[in-house]
Amino acid sequence: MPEAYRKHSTGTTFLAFNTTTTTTTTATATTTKNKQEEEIYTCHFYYKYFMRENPLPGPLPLPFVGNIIDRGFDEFDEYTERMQKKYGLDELDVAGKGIALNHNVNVWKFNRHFISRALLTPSFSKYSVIWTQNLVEEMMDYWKDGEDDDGNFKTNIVEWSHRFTTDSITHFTTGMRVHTIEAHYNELLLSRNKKPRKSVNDLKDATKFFKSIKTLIIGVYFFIIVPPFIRKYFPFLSNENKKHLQNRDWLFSKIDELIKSRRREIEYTPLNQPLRFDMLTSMLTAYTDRDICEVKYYDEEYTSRPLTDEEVRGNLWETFVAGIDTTANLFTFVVYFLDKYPNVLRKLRDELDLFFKKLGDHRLDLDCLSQLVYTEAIIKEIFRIYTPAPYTARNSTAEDVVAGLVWPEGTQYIINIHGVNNNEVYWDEPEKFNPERWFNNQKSEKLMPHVVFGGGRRVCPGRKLSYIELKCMIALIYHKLDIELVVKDTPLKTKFVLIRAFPELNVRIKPRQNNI
Ligand code: HEM
Repeated sequence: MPEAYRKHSTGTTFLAFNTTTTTTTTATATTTKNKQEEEIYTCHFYYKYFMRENPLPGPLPLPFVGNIIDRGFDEFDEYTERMQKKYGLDELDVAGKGIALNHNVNVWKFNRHFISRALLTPSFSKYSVIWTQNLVEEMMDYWKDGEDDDGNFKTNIVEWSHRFTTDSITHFTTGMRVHTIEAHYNELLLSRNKKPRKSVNDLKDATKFFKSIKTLIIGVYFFIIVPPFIRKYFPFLSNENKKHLQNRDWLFSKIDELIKSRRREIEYTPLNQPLRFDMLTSMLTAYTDRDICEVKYYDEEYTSRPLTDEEVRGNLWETFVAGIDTTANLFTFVVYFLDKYPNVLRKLRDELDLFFKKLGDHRLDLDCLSQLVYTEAIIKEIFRIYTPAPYTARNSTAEDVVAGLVWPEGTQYIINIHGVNNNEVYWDEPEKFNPERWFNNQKSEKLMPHVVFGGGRRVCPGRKLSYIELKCMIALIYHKLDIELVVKDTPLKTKFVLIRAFPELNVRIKPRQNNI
C-alpha cells in the first residue's frame, strides 16, 4: 500500500490513504453500501481528468500529510484514528451532527435532505435575489459615506467581502440580521479617528458573532491537528484549547437560544399569518401543517421524525462556515482579476450598461439575472482558474481499481479539483484567464470538467446561492463603482488552508468614471 501510494502522490492530482478515519478537516468522506454507488463513481469521474501532473496550489490541507508518508504511513494512520475517535472533533463536539463533518451515511442522508429542501427550492432562490440586492446596496452606502477627501475610499476588500457573506448567510439560514457589515464600518471610522455612526443595532454582539465563527473554523483545524496531550498541557496551547472550547460554547448557546425562540415563534404565529422564510424555519416546519417549503416530498425515511435541536444546530453552523469564506474569497478574486484585465472589465460594463438600461426602475429578480451571461462567464472562469476549494475527499467502502492499481476498502481519495479545472488535455491554454472560452465551442465544453462545487451526492448545496450572491454583487457594484488595487502590481499571492484566500487586498473604491 505505501508503495502504491508513493507512485501516485508525488505531484499528481489525487492522493489516496488507506484509512477508515476521516483525517482531513474537509471530512467529506462518506461510507456507501457498495462500490456501485455514486460516491465511488464520483471518484472515477474525477480521476478521468487527472491526466496531467498538476502542481498542487499550495501546501496540502494538513501539515502532516506529505511528509508523514515517508516516516511510515501505517503509524500515522493508527495515530490519527486513535486521536479522532478519542479526542479530535468529538471533543469539540462538531463531528457527526450536520453534513459536512459527517461520515455516518444515514445521519448525513437525513440531514442533507433537510438542507437541500431548504436551500435549493425556486422560492428560496427568488428570495435570495431580493435580499442580496438590498444587502449589496446597504454595503455600497457605507462605501459612499466612507469617502476620503479625495473622493476615494481606501479599504481592505477581503474584510468587507467576508462581512457581506456573514450577514447574508446568517439571514438566509436563520432569518435574523447580524449587522457585521455595519459593525465593520463603525470600527473603520473609529480607527480613522472619525465619529462612528449612531446605530440601533447591537454591533458589539455582531462583531463577537463574526469572530466566533472564524474562531470555530480555526478550532476545527486545531483539534484535528494538535494531539490532545500537547493541546492540554503545553502552556500556550492549553490556553488555545480553552479558548476554542469556550468559543464553541458561546456560539452554540446563541444558536440553541435561537432555535428555541423560533420554535416558540412558530407555535404562536396564527395559522393565517405567514412564517419567516429561511432554512431554520424550513427545518423546524418540515412535513408539518406549517411547512414553508413548496417542494413536498413524502418519503418515510424523512417524514418519520423531525430534526432534533442538536441536528438543527449542526446544520446551521456548518452552513455558516461553508457559506461565508468560499463566496467571499471568490468575490475578492473577481476584484483582483478585473483590475488586472481592463478589457474584461470593459466588456462586463457593456453588458451591465445594457442590462440596467433595460431593467429601468425594476429590481433584480431571478429571471433577469440569467441575462448576465458575460458576468457568469467571468465567475465561471475565475472558479476554474482559481478554484477556491481546490480539494475534496472520498472514502471507498469496497476494494476498487484506480489508475491500474488495486486500492483496498477504506481508501481515502483526496481529489484535486484544481487539477481537474486546469488540465490541458481538456482545456485550451488552461493557465490563461479567458472568460470568452465559455462562449466558444472548445473541446473542454464537451467534457465539462468544471467541478468547482464537488460532485455526486455530496455536491455543494450552496452552489445556487453562491452564484446569486456573486452575480448581484458584481452587477450592482461594477455598474456604479470603480474598484482599483492600491498597489497596482500586487502579486497573486494567497494563503491556503483547505480553501484559498487573500490575506488582505487593499483597494480604492470610487464612483465610476465614464471612460470605461
Ligand atoms: C464559492 C462558493 C463555494 C464553493 C467553491 C463551494 C465548494 C464546495 C465543495 C468543493 C464542497 C465539497 C463537495 C464534494 O465533496 O463533492 C462543498 C460542500 C458543501 N458546501 Fe459549498 N461551496 C461554496 C459555497 C457554499 C455556500 C454558499 C454554502 C451554504 C449556503 C455551502 C455549503 C456547503 C455544505 C453544507 C457542504 C457539505 C455538503 C455535504 O457534505 O453533503 N457552500 N462546497
